[in-house]
Amino acid sequence: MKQEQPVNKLNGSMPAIGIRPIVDGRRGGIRESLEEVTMNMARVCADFLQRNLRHSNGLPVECVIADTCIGGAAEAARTAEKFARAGVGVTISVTPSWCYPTETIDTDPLMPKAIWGFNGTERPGAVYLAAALSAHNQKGIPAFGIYGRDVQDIGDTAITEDVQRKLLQFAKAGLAVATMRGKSYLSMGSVSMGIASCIADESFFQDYLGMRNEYVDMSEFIRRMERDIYDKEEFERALAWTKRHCKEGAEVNPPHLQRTAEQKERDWETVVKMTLIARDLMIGNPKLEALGYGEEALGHNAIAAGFQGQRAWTDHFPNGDFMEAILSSSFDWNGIREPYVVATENDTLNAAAMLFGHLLTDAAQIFADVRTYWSPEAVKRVTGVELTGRAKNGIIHLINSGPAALDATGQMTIGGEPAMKPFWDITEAEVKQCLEATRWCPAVDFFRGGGFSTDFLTRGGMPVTMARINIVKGLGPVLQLAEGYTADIPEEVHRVLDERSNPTWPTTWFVPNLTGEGAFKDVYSVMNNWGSNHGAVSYGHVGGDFITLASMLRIPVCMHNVPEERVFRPSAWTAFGAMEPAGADFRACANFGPLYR
Ligand SMILES: C[C@H](O)[C@@H](O)[C@@H](O)C(=O)CO
Ligand SMILES: [Mn+2]
Repeated sequence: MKQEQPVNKLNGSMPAIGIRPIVDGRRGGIRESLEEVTMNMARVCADFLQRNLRHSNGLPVECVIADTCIGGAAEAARTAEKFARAGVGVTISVTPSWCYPTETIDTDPLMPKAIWGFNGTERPGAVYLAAALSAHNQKGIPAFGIYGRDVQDIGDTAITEDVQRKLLQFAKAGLAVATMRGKSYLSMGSVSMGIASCIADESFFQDYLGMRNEYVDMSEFIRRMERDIYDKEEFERALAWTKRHCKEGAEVNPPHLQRTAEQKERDWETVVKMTLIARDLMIGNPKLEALGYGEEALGHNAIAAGFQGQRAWTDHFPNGDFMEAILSSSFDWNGIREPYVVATENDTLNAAAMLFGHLLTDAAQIFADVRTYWSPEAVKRVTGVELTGRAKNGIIHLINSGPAALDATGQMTIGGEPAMKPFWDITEAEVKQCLEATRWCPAVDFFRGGGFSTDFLTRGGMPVTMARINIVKGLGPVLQLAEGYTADIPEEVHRVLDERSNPTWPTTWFVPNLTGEGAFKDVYSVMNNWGSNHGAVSYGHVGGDFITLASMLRIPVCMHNVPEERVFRPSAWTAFGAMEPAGADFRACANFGPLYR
């Protein structure tokens, strides 16, 4: 069942990382003495990144090293040519010595770039680093500086732990930038229930992410269903798998609103077909070519999508919950595979946060309403129970029908603890447990056309990061982040709280890490400062990676609780106020402007 050969589903090859060994160009002793040690540094860097990184589609990350050390403009240009041919999307310049900054730096303004200046004393790599970063800043081409904390000897090929961490944080975020570029966001439908972030803001996608906006009317689903524009063999297989593994949950509707057994039978067929169709719309399907639908076979090259659903579709047809949940998960009837990024209600900005989270962690994402802050007092009042442990300061109820991945049940593990992880680390047994832990409840009255919503409870104890992009007129996009944990609460308390909201939807109890200040003064403040009705939740404490990515795209971070040691931004940011990094981020992003404008 497991796909051994991961496939790159989208058009365009995956971006490579270009490694640029920089050298002091003067011959007659200096350059010659540095060639080997510099090239070695490049090899060590490439080897380290290739061993530790993978693309989210499972393909290995390729590093391309310049043919020669770069001592001046001619070699810099030759390297840029080689990189363009090799599909390099991110560059890292490395050097243990002094070299000539403006003659050697990577001047491509669109390429995320870092310089690793070796901390040694024999030759001053750090002096180049400082001079090259100042050249970047003076020219308005931001670059990340990587400077190890401890002095090493010039022949030492070990990468210190702090340098490793920065190399990975930079490279993963840089690859995310390069991976998004040129891809599409597909709106299936338009604005759901007046939610402003469903309005695809083309200048956000184009100027900040380098992406294209594509649109299909939801009537396209009807056309494809009525004219059989899907792979029938796959449909039969998918339906059989669904019947075997997707267990129906509680029917909570009053008798007069319940759908008949025959209607439910048909609804299952419809939601499975919708899943096939949404995926085909996103990435195409060669099988459709053979059916005479060559245009449909191509898809929209969509790396992320959203389905409006409410209300134009759901007032009459089965809701999109099955489609969204299955596509967002790391598995389906075809086996274990990369999750798709699909937002419910076509919330384009939550989809963008999910896309960031997926490209940074490689794992599936939770899409949820940030629905209720439950203070310990309120919980006590309605249940008589005192919250304890991680939940003692209150909890935030994350819940929405639709695209929370089934991975979010917490049934997968890392080191015995609940986790969401890259598809290549997921086992068949874990897939079974996720499906076992999920029930599919007949949709409630919001959805007059029926359908099935996932009902599960996320296991507590997962380190997670909640993210959200909001757009403010006059300011542009801003990112907010809250690192924290999923929490376990007593079963009885969960039941009471869940039944007060919607017992047919998946619940994640979220507890942010508190700092005692500002938006992280207490759990209430996190909820109170959240900028919209939705949030995207990624596995792990990855706020630092989000911050690095946001700085590359020039999206300021308006709220976060990431410890200082994990905040890594281009060197220029310091110049906008090293004593006040949050404000400096806004000024730096405004100064440089969106990456693609
Ligand atoms: C069913 C309801 O309309 C929900 O979908 C609604 O509360 C939302 O999720 C709003 O984002
Ligand atoms: Mn919602």
